[in-house]
Amino acid sequence: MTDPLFGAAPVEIAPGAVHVPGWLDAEQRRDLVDRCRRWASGPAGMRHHTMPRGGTMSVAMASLGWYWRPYRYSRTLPGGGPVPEFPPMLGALALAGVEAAYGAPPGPGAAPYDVALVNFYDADARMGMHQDRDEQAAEPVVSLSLGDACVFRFGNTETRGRPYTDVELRSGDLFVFGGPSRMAYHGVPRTLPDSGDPASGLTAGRLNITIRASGMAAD
Ligand SMILES: O=C(O)CCC(=O)C(=O)O
Ligand SMILES: [Fe+2]
Repeated sequence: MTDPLFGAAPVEIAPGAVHVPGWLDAEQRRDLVDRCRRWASGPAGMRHHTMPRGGTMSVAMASLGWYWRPYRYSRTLPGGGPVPEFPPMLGALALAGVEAAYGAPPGPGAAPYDVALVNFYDADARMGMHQDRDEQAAEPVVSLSLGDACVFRFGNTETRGRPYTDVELRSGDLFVFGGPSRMAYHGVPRTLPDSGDPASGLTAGRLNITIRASGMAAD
């Protein structure tokens, strides 16, 4: 199968928020789906976190590097065990993603990428509008999508509502948001079942990996 979008030009959705369609090639997509399966079978598995008001997230999530649950990071799993290590290959992908989106990699003083959240969406899962604000570093968030496409709603830094732009994120797409868009509200109002990328090895559902710099010291 060909990759019609492979090598497509970056599209700026808002200042500092850049969508690069078809950034991952077929082999990278397969490799990442494979790795997500291994990460998901780790000690913490994929969890549907409970929200502070008692609801349960429809998205299942695994953490690498630091353990995230609403709304903070910790160095250990809830049972006290160590958090699975942050895979260096995700750090390298994040730097390459920033360069693909902005035309230059992060500067020499940038905080290192050290945490990744792996999200799995079944056909009914969605994610409400939120800010990624639990990190203490200003580095851009680097997002990779695999499997079914989704509607990704990218908004503004002030409110959960309009103005926002709906972007379709497909398997292999890169989305980077930093600078003036780092604190923009964003969410996934729906996925598009059966729109996916069976050749990646994911025959149903959507995976999203966000790679972030926590800005926190490990010890
Ligand atoms: O699934 C996505 O594309 C976005 C995920 C997200 O916003 C998050 O994990 O904070
Ligand atoms: Fe987010």
